[in-house]
Amino acid sequence: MFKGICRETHNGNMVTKILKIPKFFTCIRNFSSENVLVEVNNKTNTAILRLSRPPVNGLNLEVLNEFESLLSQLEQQKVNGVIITSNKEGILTGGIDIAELQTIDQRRLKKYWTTFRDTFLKLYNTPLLTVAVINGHSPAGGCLFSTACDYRVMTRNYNIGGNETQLGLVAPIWFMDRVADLIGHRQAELAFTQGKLFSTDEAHKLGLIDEIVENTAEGLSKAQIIINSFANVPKKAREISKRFTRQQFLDKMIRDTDDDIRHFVNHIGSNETQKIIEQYMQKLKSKRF
Ligand SMILES: CCCCCCCC/C=C\C=C\CC(=O)SCCNC(=O)CCNC(=O)[C@H](O)C(C)(C)COP(=O)(O)OP(=O)(O)OC[C@H]1O[C@@H](n2cnc3c(N)ncnc32)[C@H](O)[C@@H]1OP(=O)(O)O
Repeated sequence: MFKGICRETHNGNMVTKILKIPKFFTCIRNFSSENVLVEVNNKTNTAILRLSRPPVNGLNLEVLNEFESLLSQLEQQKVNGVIITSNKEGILTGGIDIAELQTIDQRRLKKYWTTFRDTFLKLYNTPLLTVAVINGHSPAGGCLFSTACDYRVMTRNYNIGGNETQLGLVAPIWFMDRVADLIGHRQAELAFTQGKLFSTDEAHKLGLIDEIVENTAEGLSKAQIIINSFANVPKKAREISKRFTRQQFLDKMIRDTDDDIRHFVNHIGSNETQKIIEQYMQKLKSKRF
């Protein structure tokens, strides 16, 4: 028997059911956490991870910890590929849950940023094939996490990019480096100094995403096609090639760990930045953009 979790909405309330699924008859393995739904198709051995934290899949400490732990489990299960998407069409994630930034407690900020970096590194460094199906807006932290994947498809008419500068914040240098890897240094320079959010079409033209799809279903089947296209590639050689192409970025990010965490704590923990964050939250709540 597999134990699975099924979440359904009844009269507007989310209900969680524990399912007992006979191993023989199911084609889905299901081991969701609180904020991340996971299903593994037994036939294709591909996992779909769906961010599921209303209202905007904000990346708080719990989501990051769950995501990292689920990826570790999927590595142990040696799945053929992982597809990362949102359970809510229209928003992949609103990025960092701003509540996590509303503190001057240095220990909390340090813990959050260490977890944020570790989760990104886990995704960036996993030997598994990863495809992001960006089925909604993906500002800041959302864009960053999708850049860690091996391939990105995105549905039309949404926005993606690093908007931190627009908010009066400074994006981490490794986010800038990663975007520069994808769209080139000049375009990254323009994008981050302006805090630019790109439309799906613009992101595609620049190479920030690889393909455009019409909806989530098409995105998921496209992601499966990408994963299948690696079926005849020797696994070990692919994994080592992935590691080699990513090694330089990784080495730099790890070498700069202490500086990066110190900058984050000083930047976010300053009274000046706290005021900016507070004003931004008020704007967000009153939708004054
Ligand atoms: C010296 C320098 C050193 C540098 C070191 C490194 C420093 C790194 C610093 C910062 C890094 C920041 C990265 C981030 O990720 S910051 C977060 C950026 N995200 C955003 O700006 C997104 C804001 N949200 C939106 O644009 C929209 O909400 C959207 C996601 C497009 C969804 O729109 P919509 O469907 O219309 O939903 P609402 O806007 O009505 O939102 C619903 C409720 O959710 C709240 N919300 C939205 N986003 C967030 C968020 N990121 N965190 C917390 N809460 C969020 C929103 O206020 C609504 O709440 P309520 O219903 O109570 O009004």
